[in-house]
Amino acid sequence: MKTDQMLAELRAQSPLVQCITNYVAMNIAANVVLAAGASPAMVHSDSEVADFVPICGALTINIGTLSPTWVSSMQLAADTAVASGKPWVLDPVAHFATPFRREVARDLVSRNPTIIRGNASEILALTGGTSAGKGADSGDSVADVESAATVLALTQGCVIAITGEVDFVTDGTRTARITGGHAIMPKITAMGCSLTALIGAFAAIAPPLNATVAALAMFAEAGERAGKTAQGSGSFQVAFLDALMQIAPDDLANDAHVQWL
Ligand SMILES: Nc1ncnc2c1ncn2[C@@H]1O[C@H](COP(=O)(O)OP(=O)(O)OP(=O)(O)O)[C@@H](O)[C@H]1O
Ligand SMILES: Cc1ncsc1CCO
Ligand SMILES: [Mg+2]
Repeated sequence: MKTDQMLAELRAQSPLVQCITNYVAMNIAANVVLAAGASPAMVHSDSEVADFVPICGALTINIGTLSPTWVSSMQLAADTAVASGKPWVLDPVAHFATPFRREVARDLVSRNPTIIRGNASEILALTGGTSAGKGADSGDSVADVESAATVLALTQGCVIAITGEVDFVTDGTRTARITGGHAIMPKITAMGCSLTALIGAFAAIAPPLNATVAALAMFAEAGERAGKTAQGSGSFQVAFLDALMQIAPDDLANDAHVQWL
C-alpha cells in the first residue's frame, strides 16, 4: 500500500487508537493523532484495558514515565491485543537506564509487539549493545544500529523503526530509509512518543511495515514544513500540528521522503 493511499484511508476511517503513553506525551501525542486524522484514547487502567483494546484499531505502549502500577496494565493490554488480532506498537523509552525499566521492556518485547519504534540508543540496547543514550535522548547514530536491528526484526518477527536524522525501518527482509524532518525535532519532548502513537493509527488501517513508513513520512513532511516558519521549539510545535492537519495525500505521493533499499 502506498503512503498517499494510506493517508487517504486513515482520514476516511479515522481509526480509534488506544495509547498507553507517558505523562509528558499524553497531550501532544493525542493532538498529533487527531491532526493526522485518527482518533486517540489515552486509556491505561488495568480495570478497563481488556475491554478497551478489542474495540480499537490498534494499541500503543510507551514506558516513558513507568511506575509499578502501570506494568500490569501494559502486560494485559499487550496480551489482549495479540489475542484479539490487533496490532500493537512498543516504544521502549530509555529502557537501558535502570534495571526496572530494562526488565519491563524485556517482558513487553516477549509479548510480541507488531512494531517497535525507538531512537538509535533504545534500539541499540534492545539488540544487546551498550548505548550512549542519556535518559530519553539518543546518543547513538541510526546507521550504526541498522544491521543489528535487521537481525532483531527477523528473530523477533516484528517491524523495527529507528528514528533520528534519517530514519530506518525494516521487517528483516524489506527495508526503507526516511529523510526529511528538521533538526529542531529532537529538541522537542515527546516527538518520538507522538510518532509512536501515529504509527499505531496507521497500523490500524494498513500492514505494519507500510504503516510505519507512512507515519514516518508524514512526520518528515510535517517537520520540513514547520521548520520553514518556526523561530524555535515553541512555534515549531504549533506549526508542526498545523502541517500535519494540512498535509494532503497527494503531498506524500511517489513515496515522498521514502527510499526503499
Ligand atoms: N536531526 C534530525 N533531523 C531531522 N529529523 C529528526 C532529527 N532527529 C529526530 N528527527 C525526527 O524526530 C522524530 C522523533 O524522533 P526521535 O528519534 O527524536 O525520537 P525520540 O528520541 O524517541 O523522542 P522522545 O523520546 O523525546 O519522544 C522522528 O520523526 C525523527 O525522524
Ligand atoms: C522527557 C521524558 N521523560 C520521561 S518520558 C519523556 C518524554 C520523552 O520520551
Ligand atoms: Mg523516545
